[in-house]
Amino acid sequence: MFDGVARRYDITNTVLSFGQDRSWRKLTRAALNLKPGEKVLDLAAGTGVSTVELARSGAWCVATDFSKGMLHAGSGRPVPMVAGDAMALPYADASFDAATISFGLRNVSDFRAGLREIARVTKPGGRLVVCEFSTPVFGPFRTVYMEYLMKALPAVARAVSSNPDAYVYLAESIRAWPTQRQLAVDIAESGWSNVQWRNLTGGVVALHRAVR
Ligand SMILES: C[S@@+](CC[C@H](N)C(=O)[O-])C[C@H]1O[C@@H](n2cnc3c(N)ncnc32)[C@H](O)[C@@H]1O
Repeated sequence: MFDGVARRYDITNTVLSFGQDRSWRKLTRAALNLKPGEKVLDLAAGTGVSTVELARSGAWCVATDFSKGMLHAGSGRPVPMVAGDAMALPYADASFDAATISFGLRNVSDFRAGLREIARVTKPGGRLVVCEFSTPVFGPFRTVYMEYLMKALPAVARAVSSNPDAYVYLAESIRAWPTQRQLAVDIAESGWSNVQWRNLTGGVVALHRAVR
């Protein structure tokens, strides 16, 4: 599926999120509090657009994704790209100072196993930031947003994306995803401590932070 959306993935995101994706990526970088020289895993990095934003910190950031189509679509980007599955990462234990996954954890077939695997490759004391779609907190806004997600978004995707059916999956996977509080519990039960979250755009997106 991701190979099928790769060609127009970045522009489709920007259109469907009304340009909000850029600020979500900046806030993800800020939440990681990266320092120059640190080693950072950007997992499910897709075309590497999230990795390029992280690399602005001066840290060494590697994009990793199991869709070779997505990695290929981002091949001109100035960051290292490695093919790898979140369920069996091609890295040694305690390789990274920090790890992050943006709009990817929801797609990992067993996301709790993915969280445990990220913990394995992160140093003790290392940081995790999960940037993922979530549940808007204000009831009336949540109702409007769900209408947008289930009706308008697939229609817009038909005009913009190279694989519109993938955006029907996107809407359904967001609706089925755990709330902020439940995801915090799942992260804490998967090898991480000090779990906290912050809502962005009223809870359309949540940033969960944790420590290995
Ligand atoms: C919605 S894209 C997000 C890409 C990028 N992080 C961004 O913010 O634009 C989700 C990505 O998760 C990747 N993905 C899903 N399951 C994966 C897995 N088990 N291992 C590695 N990547 C995976 C897909 O290939 C896809 O590129």
